[in-house]
Amino acid sequence: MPAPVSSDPADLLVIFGITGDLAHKMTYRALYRLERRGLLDCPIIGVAADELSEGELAESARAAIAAGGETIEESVFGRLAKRLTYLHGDVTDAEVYRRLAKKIGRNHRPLFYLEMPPALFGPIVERLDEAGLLAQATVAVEKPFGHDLASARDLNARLRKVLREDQLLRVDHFLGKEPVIELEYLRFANLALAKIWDRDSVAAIQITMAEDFGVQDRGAFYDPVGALRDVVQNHLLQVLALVTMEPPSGPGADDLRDKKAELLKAVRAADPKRCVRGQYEGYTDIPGVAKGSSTETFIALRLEIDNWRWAGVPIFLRAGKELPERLTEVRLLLRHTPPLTFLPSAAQVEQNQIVLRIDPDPGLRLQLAGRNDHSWRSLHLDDRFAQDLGEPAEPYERLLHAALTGDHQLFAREDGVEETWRIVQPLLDEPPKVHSYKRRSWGPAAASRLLRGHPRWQEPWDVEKS
Ligand SMILES: NC(=O)C1=CN([C@@H]2O[C@H](COP(=O)(O)OP(=O)(O)OC[C@H]3O[C@@H](n4cnc5c(N)ncnc54)[C@H](OP(=O)(O)O)[C@@H]3O)[C@@H](O)[C@H]2O)C=CC1
Ligand SMILES: O=C1O[C@H](COP(=O)(O)O)[C@@H](O)[C@H](O)[C@H]1O
Repeated sequence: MPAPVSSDPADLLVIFGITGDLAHKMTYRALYRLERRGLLDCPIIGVAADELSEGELAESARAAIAAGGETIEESVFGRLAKRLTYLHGDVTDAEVYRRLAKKIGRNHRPLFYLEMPPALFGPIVERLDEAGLLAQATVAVEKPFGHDLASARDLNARLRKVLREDQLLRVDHFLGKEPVIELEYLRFANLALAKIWDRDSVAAIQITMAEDFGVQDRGAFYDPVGALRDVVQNHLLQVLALVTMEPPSGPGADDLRDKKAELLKAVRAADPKRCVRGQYEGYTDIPGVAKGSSTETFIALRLEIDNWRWAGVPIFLRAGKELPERLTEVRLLLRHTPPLTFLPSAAQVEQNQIVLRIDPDPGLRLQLAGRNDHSWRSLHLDDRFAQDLGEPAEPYERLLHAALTGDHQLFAREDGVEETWRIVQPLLDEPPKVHSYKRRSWGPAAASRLLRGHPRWQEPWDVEKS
């Protein structure tokens, strides 16, 4: 019998790691926005090591929400603050769970959200089980889920000893981004796109995630991780799965996740010879970064999908810090038309392109060719989603709401996550040498050579000019 893929709504939220960086940057703000939209209706217990009063916790929530750019409406904040209580202690200590069980009481369906150092995911879940707190619970765990294929399998086995798959939500915040969710609808609800979304029409796919800032104060976190583990194994491969999967056969969370897993299984393991790693100048001066570190802050790689739809279409991914701008986009470069002998100019028409901009200012661009006197020019049909669809919910707002209401569609499943580690594992086993690159450049020159024989990396869509 297939496992259920949604659960009853939670009636209690327990956040492990409420004093941490992620809570300050994202969680409080997401909770505040849900409260404002009337979508929050359960008590919230924060758990962390610091000894804080509930008043201090509420003040730190207020500061975090304001720092996130929200104008605080006192009535909304008051409602949120009333829900919040706090429990402090070392989460490796069983005593914490006895106090937590007492605080929770009986007959609740809690959502335990673990925004904690990943080494604690296993121990926390085991302690929750020992305290008898898992029977009706759902557990959401932050990224990273493992640090390679073997550790992801181990973590999964450890969690699955005490949880069913349908009780476990693996968070990847890219899956909460509006344009990423939109992909499924754009692709399959529009014949104009659906008919050209394959190897007959597409010559290459490029996915770029560029950040115009560096590692900053996250040296100690980032140095053992690097760009491949930080954003490619999770965010970009999840996006790639949605760009290239077959249509789901039903509306359930597993219908979608089946198709993503099937696609990821068809992606050939990455070839270290088709990968370029880079490190921006000055990276090793950052506090927390090892002297002489060869961690990559930039990575570009080529992947291939061995299935009927995509065989022979090269997929190029690149991600990096200290690049010229911040943007994430997916670009499909279509094949050239046959030469048009009736035109006076021999110049080749630039190939059509479809661009999905994920961040910032999401939108869709269709690049066509038009004639200008005796030459060709590019025509852009642009749609910026915010203008038509309004301001979307923030990713963490959407994910927390989905987790609380028992909707599992936006979370990664075990098989898909393991496939993503399988794909990148050869690059972890045999990392290509790291090239230095200038800050605010597009990474090492070798990243361009990776595309030899295929369309070059394209200039990103400049939405300001459109
Ligand atoms: N920060 C970010 O931007 C992002 C983070 N993530 C993921 O979220 C998770 C948390 O990251 P982040 O918030 O940055 O981490 P932090 O180190 O900033 O916060 C960790 C939290 O865990 C608590 N904690 C740690 N050890 C214990 C313990 N033994 N007992 C009780 N509490 C403990 C800390 O409590 P106290 O402060 O009281 O010690 C703190 O609340 C990680 O999995 C990370 O990969 C994912 C995406 C982005
Ligand atoms: O998970 C991570 O994502 C952020 C980028 O996320 P975005 O939603 O702000 O684009 C990245 O900066 C960080 O290094 C990584 O850990």
